[in-house]
Amino acid sequence: MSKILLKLIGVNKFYHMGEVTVEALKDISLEINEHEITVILGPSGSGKSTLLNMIGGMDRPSAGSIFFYDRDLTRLDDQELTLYRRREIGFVFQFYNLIADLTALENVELAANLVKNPLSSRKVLEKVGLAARKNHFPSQLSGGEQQRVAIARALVKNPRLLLCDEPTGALDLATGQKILSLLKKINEELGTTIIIVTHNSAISTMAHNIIRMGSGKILEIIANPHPVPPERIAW
Ligand SMILES: Nc1ncnc2c1ncn2[C@@H]1O[C@H](COP(=O)(O)OP(=O)(O)OP(=O)(O)O)[C@@H](O)[C@H]1O
Repeated sequence: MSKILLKLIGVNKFYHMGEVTVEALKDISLEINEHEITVILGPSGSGKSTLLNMIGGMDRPSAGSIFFYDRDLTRLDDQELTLYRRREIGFVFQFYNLIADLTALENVELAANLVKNPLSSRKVLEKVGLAARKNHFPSQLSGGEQQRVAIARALVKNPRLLLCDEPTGALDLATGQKILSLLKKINEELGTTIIIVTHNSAISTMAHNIIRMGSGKILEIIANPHPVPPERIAW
C-alpha cells in the first residue's frame, strides 16, 4: 500500500473583490499517494490553479485542512510555509519563468542554492537532456528546451512533490509529448510524486489518478489502472 503524501479535507477558498466574493474552491477533499502522477483536469476558471497554489503553500485556504504527510499546512506560520515550499515542492509553469540573463546552468544552480542537499545541477540538466545546452541563455533555447530547464530547476531541490501548471500549454504537440515523457521518466526513476494541472483531457490519460473539476468543485476522481505512455497521447 502506498503512503498518502497529501490529504485535503473540506478546503474552501474565497476571494473578496470589493463587494463581490468569488468562491474559487468549494469543499475540496482528496488524497494523493506517494509516487503517483495525478492530473487535475477542468475548464478555465474551474479552480485548478487556485488548488495548486494551496497545495504548494503559495496561498492559504479560507477554510479546511491540507496535510502534507502529518503536517497541516494551514497551521504553519509564514516562515514554516516558506520552508515547506522551498524544501518539498518543485514548480513548473506554462511560461517557464526562467531568469533571462542567467544561463540554463545558472538558473538551475540558483534553485539548488535554496536547499541544504540539492542534487547536482549538471546531472539534473543531463537527466532532462540538456547537458550540451547548459551555457545557453533562455533566449537561445526553444520553448521545449526552456521548459526542460524549468523542470531541471524544479528537480534540483529533490522535491517530494512536483507541481506542474499547464506544462505543455505553450508547446506544440511533439514538444509537449516529449515534456510529458520526461515527467513520466522523472516519476519512474526518481519516484517523485507529480501533479499536473491542465484543461486538456488527452493529457489525463497518462495519469494514475484524474481529478475532474468544475466551478470550484471536484466533479469526479478517477483511478486509472492503465496509464497511457505520453508518446501515444495526441491532442
Ligand atoms: N487572486 C485572485 N483574486 C480574485 N479572484 C481570483 C484569484 N485567483 C483566482 N481567482 C478566481 O477564482 C476562480 C478560479 O480561478 P483559477 O485560476 O484557479 O482557475 P483555473 O481552473 O486555473 O483557470 P485557468 O485554466 O484559466 O488558469 C476564477 O473565477 C478566478 O477569477
